[in-house]
Amino acid sequence: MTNFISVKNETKRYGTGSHAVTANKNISFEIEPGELTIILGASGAGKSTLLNVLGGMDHLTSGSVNVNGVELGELDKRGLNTYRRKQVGFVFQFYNLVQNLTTVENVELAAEIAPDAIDAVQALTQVGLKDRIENFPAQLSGGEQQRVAIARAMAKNPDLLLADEPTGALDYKTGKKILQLFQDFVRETGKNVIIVTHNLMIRPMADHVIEIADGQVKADKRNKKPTPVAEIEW
Ligand SMILES: Nc1ncnc2c1ncn2[C@@H]1O[C@H](COP(=O)(O)OP(=O)(O)OP(=O)(O)O)[C@@H](O)[C@H]1O
Repeated sequence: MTNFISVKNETKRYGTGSHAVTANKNISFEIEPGELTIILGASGAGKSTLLNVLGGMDHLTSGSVNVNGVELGELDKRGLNTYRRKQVGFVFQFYNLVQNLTTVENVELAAEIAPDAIDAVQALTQVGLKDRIENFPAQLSGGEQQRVAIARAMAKNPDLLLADEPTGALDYKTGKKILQLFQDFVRETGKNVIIVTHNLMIRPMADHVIEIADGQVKADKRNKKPTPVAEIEW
């Protein structure tokens, strides 16, 4: 099978000289189409850096990162913008919704910049928020706001959905529902989701688990039989 993502000796350094920090060092792995991947690691391990490089939010320093045929290291700022716009959806720990736009407007705003976007109301229906489309973010619970953020990412109909600690601000039960949405998305669309987390306990839900320590890949394993989120306890 052709790999959807191929990372070879990816290195990301911030700053120069004695102040330089090497956040990713010679990272290599491959991700197949339709995989739900979890990137695990302690605080400061370099997970967010890796996610930002994969999502085209940051330039790699050296090595190669190929996503669905696009060689990210060869793109300039403008090329990365286009890549991000067309191919990537993001979900962050603190939702990052626009406070003075309604739920449906938040989703429409993201969908507008994507060429194959799906309808905003349809995306919100998929995450169980059809009744809340005219509400503002401040009128929703944390879990509901994260659902809006997921609908916003899904509405772009991206090849790659990236989530950085998506359950970090949520209680256990709500977090589980959010993770279920990602697992459903992968199963239903055959697209790729990458979740960055330090929560080791959610490892069984993934098709693919990559552990990062001190900026390097420490382990790279696939689960033959991923566990449905509903059956995972932590
Ligand atoms: N923009 C930046 N400028 C300088 N150093 C940075 C920058 N971003 C990250 N770093 C450094 O790179 C290293 C890896 O950070 P990163 O945020 O990728 O780790 P992480 O595994 O996501 O951690 P956490 O779980 O705490 O978010 C850290 O030492 C961090 O201080």
